[in-house]
Amino acid sequence: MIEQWMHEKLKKDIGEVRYNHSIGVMNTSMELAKLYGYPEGEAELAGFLHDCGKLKDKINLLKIAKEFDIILDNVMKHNPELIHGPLGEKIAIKEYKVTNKNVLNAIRYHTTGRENMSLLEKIVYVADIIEPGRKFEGVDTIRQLAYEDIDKCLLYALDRTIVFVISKGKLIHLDTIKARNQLIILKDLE
Ligand SMILES: Nc1ncnc2c1ncn2[C@@H]1O[C@H](COP(=O)(O)OP(=O)(O)O)[C@@H](O)[C@H]1O
Repeated sequence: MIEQWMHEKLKKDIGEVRYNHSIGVMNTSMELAKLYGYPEGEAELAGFLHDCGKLKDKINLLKIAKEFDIILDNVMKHNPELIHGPLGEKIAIKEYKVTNKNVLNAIRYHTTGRENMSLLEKIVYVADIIEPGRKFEGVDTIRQLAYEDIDKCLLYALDRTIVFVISKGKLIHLDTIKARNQLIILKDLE
């Protein structure tokens, strides 16, 4: 169970809409954890806090990243929206007193993914996309896949993200490419 003060703080920090999305991600993460045999408590906390770095008050993300000693790569410098992952990890440690490394990594990598993702990282990445509040063309296909095969779902979701980011003319984070390549190589080895 997430403590009440955390609910209040998160709602205040990221706003009601994102907070409601976070509750959706928390519930979906717990469902997926149950299905795939992962500790539900970790999934609950990681899902709940995944966007804790998406601060509502428009702040200078580059400046705040510096204050939190986050080393930014070139893609993050060009697309500061991506900073909320690593920033979320730092805020989870400092302000929500999270120490569990699995939870912290799931928060950190929930937008980009990465090579060698843990089961919890996969769960939160996928839950972020399929939680009940998400309504976009094709979401039902991804939802169904999530409950059948998490790796297939992750690959599908990574592909979709890459296509989306390309359509916006933005840089793609290298961790996303690496995550996708690894899943395809593993699939070919099967
Ligand atoms: N792998 C990626 N590489 C580069 N940019 C990305 C990547 N994934 C997402 N983004 C960018 O970051 C933005 C925020 O992503 P995200 O937090 O997942 O979106 P949402 O607000 O829907 O939860 C996206 O709109 C996109 O512009």
